[in-house]
Amino acid sequence: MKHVEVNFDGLVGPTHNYAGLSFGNVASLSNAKATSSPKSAAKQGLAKMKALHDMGMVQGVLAPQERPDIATLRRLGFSGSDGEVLIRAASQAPQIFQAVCSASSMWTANAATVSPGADTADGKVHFTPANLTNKFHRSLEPQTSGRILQAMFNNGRYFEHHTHLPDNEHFGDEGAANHTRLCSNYGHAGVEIFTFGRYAFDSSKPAPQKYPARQTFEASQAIARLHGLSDENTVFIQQNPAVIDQGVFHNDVIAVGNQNVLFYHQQAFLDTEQKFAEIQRKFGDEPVHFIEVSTNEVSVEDAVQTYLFNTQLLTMQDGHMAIIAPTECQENPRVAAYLAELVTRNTPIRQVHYFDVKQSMRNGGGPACLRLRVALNDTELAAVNPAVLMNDELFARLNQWVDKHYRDELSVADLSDPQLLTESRTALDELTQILKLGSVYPFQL
Ligand SMILES: N=C(N)NCCC[C@H](NC(=O)CCC(=O)O)C(=O)O
Repeated sequence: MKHVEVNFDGLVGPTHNYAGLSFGNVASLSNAKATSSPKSAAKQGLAKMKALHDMGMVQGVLAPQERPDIATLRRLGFSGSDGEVLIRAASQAPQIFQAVCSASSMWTANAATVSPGADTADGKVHFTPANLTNKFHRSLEPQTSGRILQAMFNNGRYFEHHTHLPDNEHFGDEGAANHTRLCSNYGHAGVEIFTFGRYAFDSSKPAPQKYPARQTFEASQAIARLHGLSDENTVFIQQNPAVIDQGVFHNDVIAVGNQNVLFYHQQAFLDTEQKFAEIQRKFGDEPVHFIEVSTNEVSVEDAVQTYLFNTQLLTMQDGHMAIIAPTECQENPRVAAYLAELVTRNTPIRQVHYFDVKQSMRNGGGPACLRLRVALNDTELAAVNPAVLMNDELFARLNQWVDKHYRDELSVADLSDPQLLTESRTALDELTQILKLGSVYPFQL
């Protein structure tokens, strides 16, 4: 049986904007209030999806969420017609209003944690949407993420969907951004590495001082239990609190893994030596390539600015790996030199491909943030809703859809235009038909 890793990229939503909502995320704060381009953001994302499809990867699309989120504004006491709710919230509570307009669901690495059937006790692929409790604007995502995932992986024989963890900082869960899986082959049981920022129930343990640690140890453990993972195929490792305080708000900003490669920065983790020995022991006899980037080669600051580690590490059809990097890496001479040299070394990584995802990068989302990885066998892949899988026709159709519904420019002031709500709902209603998702948005239920 054949096994593949499918990347499901978030389609950028029509309200993509820069509101400076993510304390601890350097790009989000430094670009606050800049004018965005929802149309070029969506097209940059689609171009990356199509390019990966053309490289022979199986590529999927994950739909954006309904924003402005009128249902949440009603829960917060704003009343009247939808238009009145919007106008009242925008004038009385502008910060809350900006949060409910965020297109942050585009970063689907935070949509859920996924464990492939090869790792789980019942042999099914398990999904748990991330609760994203640390940021108000992101905490609005899990219910709809769950409904969209159910509509994409809609077969109880192969797919198991869990409810997101309790909505509390003790169980703060950021999904696959803090989870990576090493395996000798996508179909073999692998080692699932859960990276957390702090212990919620033990304040004596190390924790960052300046910026929040979004993922807790307790949340990571709960996901492993829910997914039926065994001790032999899980490793829990703490992120170095000092790098969180330098802007590494998710572990995928400082490390990325694929098959037998873990590509990481020297300062990424705590107890690195001991934990890597555990990873190797659980991985088995074949050696894991631990590719460490030292601080001398690339500083943490350069890594955060360029997203060197928020790259996708993909196995190409010839068995070698390619790095999918943002153009910011190419523009930084130190990082570009590092990558040019890396591909000449004796490691599985042989190619680098650069992509312009600047619209997303300005909010702290690189190529790896934009995708949710799901390893599937042939039978499971055949059970995935085929309308969400990228091909030439879907690429053309989604580009037309973006051209029809998206604005070229959007400023924070434009968010309170009631017309934007109508545009967004019209676009999403049509999208659910293109992707054959059924009714997944609050305005459709
Ligand atoms: N690393 C991964 N996997 N994802 C990146 C998420 C970026 C997102 N930015 C934002 O939500 C900024 C929104 C704004 O400021 O408008 C966040 O901080 O959660």
